[in-house]
Amino acid sequence: MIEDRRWKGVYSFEDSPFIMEILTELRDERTGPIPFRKGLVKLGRYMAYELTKTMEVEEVPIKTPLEETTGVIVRDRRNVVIITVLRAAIPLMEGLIKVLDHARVGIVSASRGKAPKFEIEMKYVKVPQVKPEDTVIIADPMIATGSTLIRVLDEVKKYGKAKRYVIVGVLAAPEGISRIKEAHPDVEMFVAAIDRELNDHGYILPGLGDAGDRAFGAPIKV
Ligand SMILES: O=P(O)(O)OC[C@H]1O[C@H](OP(=O)(O)OP(=O)(O)O)[C@H](O)[C@@H]1O
Ligand SMILES: O=c1cc[nH]c(=O)[nH]1
Ligand SMILES: [Mg+2]
Repeated sequence: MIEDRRWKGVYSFEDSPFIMEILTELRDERTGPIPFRKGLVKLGRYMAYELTKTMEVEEVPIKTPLEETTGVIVRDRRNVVIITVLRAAIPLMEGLIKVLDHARVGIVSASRGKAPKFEIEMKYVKVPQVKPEDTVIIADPMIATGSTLIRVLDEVKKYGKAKRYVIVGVLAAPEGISRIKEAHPDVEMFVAAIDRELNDHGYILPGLGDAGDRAFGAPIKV
C-alpha cells in the first residue's frame, strides 16, 4: 500500500499487482455482473487483509502440544463496525467480513442525484452503537464527488466516537478525496486506485462506470 503524497492518511494499492489485476477486470466493459460482483468480493477480502497490517496487535501466551510459546491476536479486528453503503458496497462488504469476521454491521442507503447538485437521498440508516475502541470501516466502492461519504460520515458520527474512521473503496477521484478530507480530516482512506478526474456527470475517469448498475443491473422507474 502507498500513501498518496497529496493528502495525509490516504492509501492506494497501486503497488499490488494482484489487486491491480482484479481492478482491471472490474474496469473492463466486457465484465458482466457475476464476475463484477465476484471481483468486488475479492477486493474486499484482500483490502481487509491489508488493513489488518495497520491494526493494533497483542502478544498472547499459548501452549502448543509441545511447549509454551507466544502468539498474536489482532486486537482491533475484534472491534470493527462495517458500514455498508447501498447498493454497490454489498459485495465489497461480503469480502471485508471474511477477514473482519467479528464485525458488527451498519447498513445505510444513499442515492446520488444528478449533476450539478448531486443531492444525496438517505432513506435507510441502521447503525449499531459505536464504542471508543471501534474501528469504523465505511465501505463504498466509488468515491466521486465525495458527497455520499461526507453525508454518511456526518450520520455515522452520531452513533458514538470511534478510535478510527476508515473508508474502504475501489476507485476515488482527487476532487472527492479533497472534499472528504476537508469535511472529516480524521478519516483515513484505502482505495485500490486513485483515478484522474470526474466528468461533467460526476463519473470517475477512467473509472469503471456505475458500480451499482454493473453489479446489480440498471434500475428502472415505474
Ligand atoms: O462520491 P459521490 O459523488 O457521492 O458518488 C459516489 C456514490 O455513487 C454511487 O452510488 P449511487 O448513488 O449510484 O447508488 P447505487 O450504489 O445504488 O448505484 C457509489 O456507489 C457511491 O455511493
Ligand atoms: O464513476 C462513478 C461515480 C459515482 N458512482 C459510480 O458508481 N461510478
Ligand atoms: Mg449507482
